[in-house]
This record gives sequence, C-alpha cells and structure tokens, in this order.
Amino acid sequence: MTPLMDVRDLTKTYGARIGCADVSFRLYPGEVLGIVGESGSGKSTLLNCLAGHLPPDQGEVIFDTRAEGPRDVLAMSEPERRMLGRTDWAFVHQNPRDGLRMRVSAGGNVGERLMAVGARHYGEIREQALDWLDRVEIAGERIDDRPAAFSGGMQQRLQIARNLVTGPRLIFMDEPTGGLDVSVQARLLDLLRSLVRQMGLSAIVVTHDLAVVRLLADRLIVMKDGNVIETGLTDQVLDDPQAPYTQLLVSSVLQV
Ligand SMILES: Nc1ncnc2c1ncn2[C@@H]1O[C@H](COP(=O)(O)OP(=O)(O)OP(=O)(O)O)[C@@H](O)[C@H]1O
Repeated sequence: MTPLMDVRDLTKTYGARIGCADVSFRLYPGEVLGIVGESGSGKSTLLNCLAGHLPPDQGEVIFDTRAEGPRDVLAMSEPERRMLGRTDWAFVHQNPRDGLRMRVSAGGNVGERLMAVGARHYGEIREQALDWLDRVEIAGERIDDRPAAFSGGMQQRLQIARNLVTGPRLIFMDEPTGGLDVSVQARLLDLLRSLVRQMGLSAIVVTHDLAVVRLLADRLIVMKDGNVIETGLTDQVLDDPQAPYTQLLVSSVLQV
C-alpha cells in the first residue's frame, strides 16, 4: 500500500537549538498517528514542518496527493502547498481562535471553506453548513451566530466542522482538547473518534495527554529533545513501554 505520508530524516533547528532531528515515519491511509512527549520535546515543530507551516532544514515529506499522486511537499511552490491545505489537508489548532474567523458567522466559517474549493450555490452551501453543524452537535438555530458567542467546546467543534467539510484526507491536530474542561474534552474526543472512523480519515495528533492518544491513535511516536525515541502500536507503547523515558512518561512521573 502506498503510504499517505512518507517522512524522511526531517530536521529543524533554531540556531544551535534542536527543534526536531532526523524524524522518519510512514503514515498509511486511515491511520491515526499520535506524537507525544513532554513540553519542548519537538512535537509542535515536527507538526508544523509536516503541515508546511515551518520550513525544515533538511528532509523530505512525500504526500500522496489526490490530484497527482506522491509529491514532495517541501519542494512544492507556496500556492501549491496552500491549495493542498484547502483540499487534501486540514489543521485543527489548540486554540479555536487560531482556526476560526471570529467575526464571521458559524455558517460562514463552514461555508467559506466550500467556496474556497469552488462551491457557488448559496442554498447548497448553507445546507451543507447546517448538516456539518449538526454532525458536530451544534444546533442549526445557531448558524448565524458568531463563534465569540459560543463556549470553548462549541468553538472547537465548529473548527472541526470548518476543517472537515471539504473532505480532507489528512487532518493535523495540535492539542485538540487542550484548554477545555475535562468533561468537555471527553465529549470532543468521542466526537473526533467517530468522525475520523466514519470518514476513514488519517490524522496526526500532537498531544502531551496520553488519554487523548489512547482513545484516538493507532500508533505512537514518542519524542524527547527533538528525537524520536520510541514508536509502536499505541497499546503496545503505553502498556509495555521499552525506553526508560517512555516508562517515566507513562507512569506520569514526568511533568508533561
Ligand atoms: N521559534 C522558536 N525559536 C527558537 N526555539 C524554538 C522555537 N520554537 C521552538 N523552539 C525550541 O525547539 C524545541 C522544541 O519545541 P516545540 O515547541 O516543538 O516542543 P513541543 O514538544 O511542541 O512543546 P510544547 O508541548 O510545550 O508545545 C524547544 O527546545 C523549543 O525551545
């Protein structure tokens, strides 16, 4: 099977400081990969390099595009990468404010993504926006409200609807449940898990919360000081960690 994403020797430094070093992995269609590690281990750097938000110093990110098959994302032009970001990819930020347009209505937030990929029929766009609000458990009567009038959990669900409405193949998530109350987190995780399964989505999820990857991820990458120190199936890594650092992480001795 062709990997959806094939990452080879990805390295990013900030001056003398290592962001991430020599990271390689393959992500297959329909798979959810979790990236875990304590604060400063390089998770966000890696995610941002993968998603084209940050230029790495070296390495390759080969993505199996819907339109043209496998392409090196890093060798793409900026407009090509931006197009990928609107079609095959989605990015869910930790803070919904970074992923939503706060002055635009909930329906507009979802609908403008459809318009960005060519939808023009107002009635159909509104219908799809309503359908997506329903799928993320936001009442249709809130369609004309701005996200500022929503709770944190609702904003995050709206961000997810805005990201998924165009049917991406890969969704990047940066601490998707961070900053939410525990009960709200659980509901959001349930929703994310069922959407990912229903849509057969692939995902790369960065989190310091092992409960998030336990529920969402098929496979894990454990990072420390910018390096990958352990990989494997989620249950295997969490139930029988091999690296001493992972053992500490799992036993919650480390402050993550
Ligand atoms: N813009 C930057 N300039 C300089 N150093 C940076 C920058 N961004 C990250 N770093 C450094 O790169 C390393 C990895 O940071 P990164 O933010 O990727 O870790 P993280 O695992 O995502 O941490 P957190 O969970 O706290 O977000 C750290 O040593 C950090 O200080």
